[in-house]
Amino acid sequence: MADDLPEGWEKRMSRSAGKEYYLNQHTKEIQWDRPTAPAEKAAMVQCSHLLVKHRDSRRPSSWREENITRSKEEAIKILKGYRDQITSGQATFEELASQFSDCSSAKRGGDLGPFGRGQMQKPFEDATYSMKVGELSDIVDTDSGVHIILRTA
Ligand SMILES: O=C(CCc1ccccc1)N[C@H](Cc1nc2ccccc2[nH]1)C(=O)O
Repeated sequence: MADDLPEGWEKRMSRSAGKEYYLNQHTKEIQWDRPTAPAEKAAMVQCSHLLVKHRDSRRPSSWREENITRSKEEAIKILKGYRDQITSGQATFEELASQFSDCSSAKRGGDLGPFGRGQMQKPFEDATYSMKVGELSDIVDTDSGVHIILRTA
């Protein structure tokens, strides 16, 4: 039909403005103007992360520790300590991720390589896409455990 939208767009109604807007289903960005071309796909991003697992993690085991029994509260406290060491300049992200991250990416200083939308657990993906390059995240919670993320590209 003539009023079909180009691929990748969704029409929504803004209750506050009382008019329609358009959602890019790939990038989740919105715009008022009716799109005339297919929605652009999300760009790739890259980050490094430091993961501290806990007993409720999906897989409470890692290269560091066969059987992880710490509580989630304890994991958050430990991770905040690492974040403070990084922001105060006492240690680099890479040094701490290499030594302490419960993810196999520890061997690469926490680097996960480039990824697009739909590849990582949603809270992790959304946090990374919301950050500027060079930014260090607050604590991000996924089924794997608790993370801090450094966006690198
Ligand atoms: O899934 C992996 C491997 C991730 C990886 C990607 C690319 C290069 C190297 C590692 N490791 C999990 C821990 C884990 N959970 C995550 C959730 C989001 C991002 C990274 C994560 N890492 C685990 O070990 O349980």
